[in-house]
Amino acid sequence: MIRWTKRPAAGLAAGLAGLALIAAVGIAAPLVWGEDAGRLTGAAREGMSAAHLLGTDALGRDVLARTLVATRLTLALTLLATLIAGTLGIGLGTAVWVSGPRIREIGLRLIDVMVSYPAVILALVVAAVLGAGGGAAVVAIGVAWSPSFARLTANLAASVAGRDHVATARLMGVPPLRILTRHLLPNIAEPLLVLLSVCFAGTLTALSGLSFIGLGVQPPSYDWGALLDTGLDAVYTNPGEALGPALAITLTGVLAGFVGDGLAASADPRRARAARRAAAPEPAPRAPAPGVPADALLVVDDLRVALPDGVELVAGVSFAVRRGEIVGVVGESGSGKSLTAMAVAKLLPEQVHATAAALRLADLDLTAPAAPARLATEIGVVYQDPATSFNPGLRMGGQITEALRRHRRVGRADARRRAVRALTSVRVTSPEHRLAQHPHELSGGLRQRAMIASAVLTEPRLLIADEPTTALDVTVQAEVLALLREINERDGTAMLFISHDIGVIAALCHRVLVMYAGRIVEELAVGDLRRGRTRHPYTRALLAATPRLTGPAGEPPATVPGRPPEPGARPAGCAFAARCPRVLPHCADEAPPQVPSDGGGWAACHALRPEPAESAR
Ligand SMILES: Nc1ncnc2c1ncn2[C@@H]1O[C@H](COP(=O)(O)OP(=O)(O)OP(=O)(O)O)[C@@H](O)[C@H]1O
Repeated sequence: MIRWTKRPAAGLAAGLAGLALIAAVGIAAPLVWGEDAGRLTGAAREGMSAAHLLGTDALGRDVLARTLVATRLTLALTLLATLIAGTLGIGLGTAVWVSGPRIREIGLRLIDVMVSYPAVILALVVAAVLGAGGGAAVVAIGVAWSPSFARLTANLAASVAGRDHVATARLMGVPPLRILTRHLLPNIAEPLLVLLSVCFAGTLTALSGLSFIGLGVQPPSYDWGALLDTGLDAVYTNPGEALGPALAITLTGVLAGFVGDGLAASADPRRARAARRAAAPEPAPRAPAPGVPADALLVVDDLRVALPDGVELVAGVSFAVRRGEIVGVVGESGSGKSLTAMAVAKLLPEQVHATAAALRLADLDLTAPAAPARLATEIGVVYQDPATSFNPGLRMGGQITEALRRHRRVGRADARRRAVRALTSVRVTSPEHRLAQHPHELSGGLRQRAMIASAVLTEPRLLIADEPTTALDVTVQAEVLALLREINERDGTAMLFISHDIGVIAALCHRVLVMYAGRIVEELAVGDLRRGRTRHPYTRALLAATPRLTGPAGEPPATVPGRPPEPGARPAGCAFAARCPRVLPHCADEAPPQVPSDGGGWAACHALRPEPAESAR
C-alpha cells in the first residue's frame, strides 16, 4: 500500500476523526439543510456568492446544501457496498479454504481470474445486468470487490493453517468450522480490516462513477456522483457546482486511505501474537530444551521441516547460538543444513513447511508471523552464489540500502553514507562508484563482499551465511572468511555458518554441529574438531576425508563409502548405520542416545554408550 503519511498513527487518528466528522454531517445535513437543498430559488446556475457559497444548480438549488445533504446517502451506499464485498468475499474465501484440495485449487484459480478484472469493469457488467439504480449499483460494486476479500482470506487462511496450533487443533479433532472461527479468522482479522478501509475508498469512487454515468442513484435521489454529473454540465460557468461533490469524494477517499495506512502500520505483531496465543489451545506442558545456555540468542528446539506428504527433510533439530558466537553447521549435501538455516530466517521454499517446539531469536518468536521489518533488520543472510544474490536489473546502491531505507526509515543520503562505510569496512574499493554499478560489473569476490556489507548494514543480531565461500576461488575464500571473523569480533554479530567443508568450519567457527540425514549427529567445540577429538563415526569419516586437517602429506583423503538414505527412506534408528564402521545390530532400529562428550558436546551414537557395568562404577 502507498504510504500516505510519515506518521501512520497520526494519519489513523486524523483519518478516523475526519470520517467521524463527515458521518456526523451525513446524519445532521438532511435535518439542517434539507429545506435549502430542495428550495427552488429561481436563480439558475448562479456563480459562487456569499448567499450560495458553491453557487446554484440548473433549478436554482443551493449546491453546498445539496452536497452536504448527499453525504448521508453516499456514505450509506458506500458502507453497504463495502459490507457486501467483505461478507461475500470472506465467505467465499473461507468456503474455498475449507473445501478439498481439488475444489480449493479450482476456486483459487477462479478468484484469481475475477481479481484480475478491474472492479469497476466487473461492476459495470453487474450493473448492466441488474439495471440502473442505487440498489443495483451497491450490489454491483459489492460483488465486484468481493474477489479481493476472497483471495486475501483464502491466502491468509492457508498461511495460518500451517502453524503449530492449527495442526494441534486438527490433531485433537476440532471440527473445521471451529478451527476457522477460533484459530483462523481471529489471526487474519488485521489485514482484512486494512482491506476493508481500502475497499471503502474504492467503492466510494466506483459508486460515484456509476452515478456519474447514470447507472447509479436515480433522480429525485442524489449522491455525490449524481451531483458531479449535473455539476460538470456547467463547469465553465459555475465551477463550484462540480467542485463541491468532487472535493467531498476526494476528501472522504483520502481519509479512508489514512485509516487503511494507519491500520496497516499499527498492526502490532506482539498484540497479534498475544491474540493468537489466546486463541490457541493450551499446549501440553513441555520440559525446557536441555542444554539451552542462559545467554542464548537463537534457540531452535525440535525443528522439523517436512514436505506436504509428511516426509521430513529436517527431522527434529535442536541447538542454540549464543550472543557473539559463530556456530558452524557441516554435513554432506542433502543433510538439511540449508533448510535448517532457511527455517530460522523464515525463508523456506513454499513447498515445505516448518514446525518447532521453539524457534526464537532473542524476543522474536520465529514460529509466528513476524513483522517483516524485524526479520529484515535482525537477521542478515549471505547466500552461496554471489551471481544470483543481487537483482541484475538494479544498481547496487538501491539494493544494498533497501532494508535500511524501507525498514529503518533512513533517508536516501544517510543510507548511502552508511552503505559507503559498510563497503569500505569490507574492503570494497571505490565504494561510491560501486553503488552506481550493476551487479554484473563487479567480480564474484566483490559481489560477495557487497552482499556481506548489505547483510550487516542493519546491524543484525544474527548473520546466516549459507555456504558463502563455495562459489569463490581459494584466495577470495580466505579473504571472505577473514572478513566474517572480523565482523564477528568487531560487532559481536552472532553467526550461523553453513558449509560442507569441515576445514572451513574448523577455521572460522567456535562451535560445530554435524548434520546427517536431517538430524544433528554430533555437537562439539571447534578445539576438539581441530585436534581430531571427534566421537561420532560420521564426523570421523568427514574429518578423514579432509586431508588438510589430519592426513599426512601426499596421502589421499579417505572417502565415506555409500550414500545417505533418501529423506523418505530413513531407518527408524541411526541413518548412518548402513555406512558405519562401528555398526551394532540394533543401530538401524533404535534411535541413538545423545552421549555427552568431555568437551561439553555430545554425539548421537549407540556405540558410544557406556557399558552398564562401566556406568555403574
Ligand atoms: N524445496 C524443496 N522441495 C523438496 N525437497 C527439498 C526442497 N529443498 C530441499 N529439499 C530436500 O531436502 C533435503 C535437505 O536439503 P538442504 O538443501 O537443506 O540440504 P543441504 O545439507 O543444505 O545440502 P546442500 O549442501 O547441497 O545445499 C535434501 O534431500 C533436498 O533434496
